[in-house]
Amino acid sequence: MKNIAVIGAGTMGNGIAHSFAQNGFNVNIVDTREDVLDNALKTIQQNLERQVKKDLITAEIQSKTIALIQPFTSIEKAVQKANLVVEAVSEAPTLKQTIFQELDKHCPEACILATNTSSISITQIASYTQRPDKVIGMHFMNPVPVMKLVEIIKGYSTSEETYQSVYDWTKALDKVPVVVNDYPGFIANRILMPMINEAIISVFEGVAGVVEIDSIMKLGMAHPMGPLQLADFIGLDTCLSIMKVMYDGFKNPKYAPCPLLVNMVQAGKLGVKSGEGFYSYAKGIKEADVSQRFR
Ligand SMILES: NC(=O)c1ccc[n+]([C@@H]2O[C@H](COP(=O)([O-])OP(=O)(O)OC[C@H]3O[C@@H](n4cnc5c(N)ncnc54)[C@H](O)[C@@H]3O)[C@@H](O)[C@H]2O)c1
Repeated sequence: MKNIAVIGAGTMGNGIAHSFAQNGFNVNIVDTREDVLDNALKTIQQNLERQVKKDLITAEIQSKTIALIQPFTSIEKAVQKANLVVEAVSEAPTLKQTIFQELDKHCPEACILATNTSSISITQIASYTQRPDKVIGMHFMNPVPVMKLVEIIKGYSTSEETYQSVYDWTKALDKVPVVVNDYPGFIANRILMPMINEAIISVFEGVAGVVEIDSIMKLGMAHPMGPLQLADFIGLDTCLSIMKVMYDGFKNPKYAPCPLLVNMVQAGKLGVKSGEGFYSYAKGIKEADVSQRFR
């Protein structure tokens, strides 16, 4: 049981591929964009080099890890021999539907289909396939090679066998599986995202500046990163999608995304991945001037 396919080579996909390959799995990584695949392989190489410099892994593991990762632009070709697929494409329900229908068609019958979705219902995703018992949430944290937690989400029809296999694979990655039930945002984002959204509302209402809010949460609450920098790191589009899923799922106004978040995503200010969000990343990290956009 050693063949993994990772669908999507963006922020999360490259980290997921890295973690599996570093632990001896064959990994086929898929993205529709060649440039994203090239960048993903470069990022993995750079992150492995950092691990070698910090004496976390040997140079031999570094070269073995890279050799285990193969890039693909076709899902059909990449999943032929997969035992486990981890889907990490953008957080859009219609896209997940297309991908899971395709995966169901091309993956071997016994293959488990896991999704790294941050918030979309696993039961809904499973309903796009003929194998809902083999669909499960495998929610990695960012940056994947560093973070120990994998939130495992059981859908309504996920079988015990599927759960046990995914639990064992997570342990094989030297990570800690924690199981939760399938409700919007699960646990990690149900608690994290309202905090990030509240930080954005505080900027929007002029209560404090970006740096001030992040400093308060870092120095006062011992958070390693302030909520606005974390939002940039996660991707503002991803944050917005998660808030929308919780707002739609619970029909509770407390999950309404801040209009400033909506505007920033519409303006293409997505955080680290686009070069600017609450901070600008062009020449080192600097506070971006978001205040002019709403006052
Ligand atoms: N960013 C985070 O911190 C974080 C943390 C945990 C979970 N997640 C979840 O992981 C998933 C991916 O998020 P991300 O931040 O990596 O997004 P991203 O935007 O960085 O990457 C998504 C990738 O999917 C690719 N893609 C789109 N359509 C595709 C298709 N048809 N076939 C193959 N690839 C396709 C895109 O080209 C892109 O490279 C989302 O469901 C998100 O909610 C994100």
